[in-house]
Amino acid sequence: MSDLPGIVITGASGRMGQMLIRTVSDSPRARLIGAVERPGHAWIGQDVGAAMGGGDLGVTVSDDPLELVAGAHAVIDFTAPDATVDMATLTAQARVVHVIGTTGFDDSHLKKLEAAARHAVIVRAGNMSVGVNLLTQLTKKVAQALDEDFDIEIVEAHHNQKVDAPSGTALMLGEAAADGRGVLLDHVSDRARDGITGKRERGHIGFSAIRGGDIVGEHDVIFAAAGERIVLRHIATDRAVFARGALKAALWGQGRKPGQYDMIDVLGLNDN
Ligand SMILES: NC(=O)C1=CN([C@@H]2O[C@H](COP(=O)(O)OP(=O)(O)OC[C@H]3O[C@@H](n4cnc5c(N)ncnc54)[C@H](O)[C@@H]3O)[C@@H](O)[C@H]2O)C=CC1
Ligand SMILES: O=C(O)C1=N[C@H](C(=O)O)C[C@H](O)C1
Repeated sequence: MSDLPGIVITGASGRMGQMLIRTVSDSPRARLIGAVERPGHAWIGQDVGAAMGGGDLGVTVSDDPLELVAGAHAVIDFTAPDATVDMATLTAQARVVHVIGTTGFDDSHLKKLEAAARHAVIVRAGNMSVGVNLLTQLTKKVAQALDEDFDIEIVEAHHNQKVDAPSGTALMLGEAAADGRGVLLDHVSDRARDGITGKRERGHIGFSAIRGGDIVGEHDVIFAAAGERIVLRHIATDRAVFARGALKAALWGQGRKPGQYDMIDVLGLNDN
């Protein structure tokens, strides 16, 4: 039996789930030991590799995570907010690293994750790519350097199956911009414009969401002033960037103190 960290992937049949199954099973640094899907899913009971249309991987898709989590070093979870909060109860009980890529949490979900993080290492980020996490640092720095003569607008584009808006990444970028300005995003966020909205309010941070086709994920942070404009842009063309980040987080989390961490911690991008 290999002593590589054993990883469970939940949401195994999803766009990210399948990418994670490939990434972990191909990795020389970890081994895939479990695949979870929601009860009633057609893949339950099948080998996950075969269900994905390839060869057997020796891991059967289960709808009962309890035992799998107890025997794991980490769970990687790109599912949905309620499912992630339920999983956090199990990872906290088992003291297992929980890597959370899920987006769309509300305050009550976040409170429950905070409670779970008293017992487990949680690494959560709305975007696990190196590029976006670096972009959050750049966004903060540019926002720090410019005054409110520069209007900040965040534009994101995703595929037509995405269920939450603004994207988790857009919110990370908004938080970074607000942080750079020394304000709270909740106090300055403009999320919906429709009809006679009145003029743009100085100092606010605006969000717009495009949904179409198979767009993987694109984010622009626009700093627009009279006569000039700065645009910081990230374009993801392959979900592998998120899966590689998630696996890195699962390995990084081994042996850490319980608590909530993010990809800035994992990537060592902290600037203060
Ligand atoms: N942080 C990041 O870097 C990224 C985050 N995401 C986020 O990850 C989440 C998933 O995205 P996609 O894979 O595109 O969605 P998807 O809809 O393709 O996959 C979600 C999967 O979770 C499964 N699921 C739902 N409830 C479950 C439960 N109780 N137990 C086990 N599995 C369950 C669904 O059946 C589905 O297969 C979204 O919130 C998305 O925004 C996506 C890409 C990157
Ligand atoms: O749902 C997606 O696809 C993505 N979700 C994340 C988000 O909400 O920002 C990350 C990435 O942009 C893809």
